[in-house]
Amino acid sequence: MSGKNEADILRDIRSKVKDINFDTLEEVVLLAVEIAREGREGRKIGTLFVVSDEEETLKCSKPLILDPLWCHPSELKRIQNPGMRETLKELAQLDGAFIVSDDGIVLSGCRYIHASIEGVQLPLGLGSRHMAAAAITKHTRAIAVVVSESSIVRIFDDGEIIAEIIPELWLIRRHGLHISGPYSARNVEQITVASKRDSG
Ligand SMILES: Nc1ncnc2c1ncn2[C@@H]1O[C@H](COP(=O)(O)OP(=O)(O)OP(=O)(O)O)[C@@H](O)[C@H]1O
Repeated sequence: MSGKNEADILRDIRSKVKDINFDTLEEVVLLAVEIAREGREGRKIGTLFVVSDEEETLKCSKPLILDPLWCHPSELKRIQNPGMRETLKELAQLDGAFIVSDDGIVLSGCRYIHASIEGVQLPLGLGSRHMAAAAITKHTRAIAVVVSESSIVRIFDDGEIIAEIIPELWLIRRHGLHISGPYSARNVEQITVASKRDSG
């Protein structure tokens, strides 16, 4: 997955998901990648977005604190809205999940997912955030997007991981580089270095 470019990855995800507004899912994935890459105030952060089938996902979750998104006008809570994106980056530091409607309104934040884990088979080593993502997608028609504190974005459908994104590589391609001509990218520790290839 990491060897592909952004358009390939999005096309790949699109081919695997059904019955979802893909524009909304795409916005959530782009935001998740930004959060994974940027963190907040120098710290890595993780979070969880549950997208679509909002009636069921609200039933399978409950607020951990007074909901910070409650009562604000829907127009302000559109996932594409720059003010909303910044708000979500800030709120992502808190525990719990965001519920996003199929048409792209972030309905609720800081929610604990209590969907059953029955029938969920995850690779060992992933923690409770990933388990919650797998469980809610197993028992509803939603898609979940996890930002792991280890900076990887994982997308879940029907209880399984359907895509993994390593933001470092994605963002290099997304923002483009200013080097002209062919370049090579090399990973050293956590830094990706892109350098111009010799013409010869
Ligand atoms: N059932 C749940 N519903 C919503 N959020 C949850 C749930 N369980 C855990 N979380 C969130 O996930 C956070 C991290 O938990 P944990 O470290 O076990 O998950 P993880 O899958 O290992 O994620 P990461 O890779 O980010 O560490 C918790 O602090 C909490 O905010």
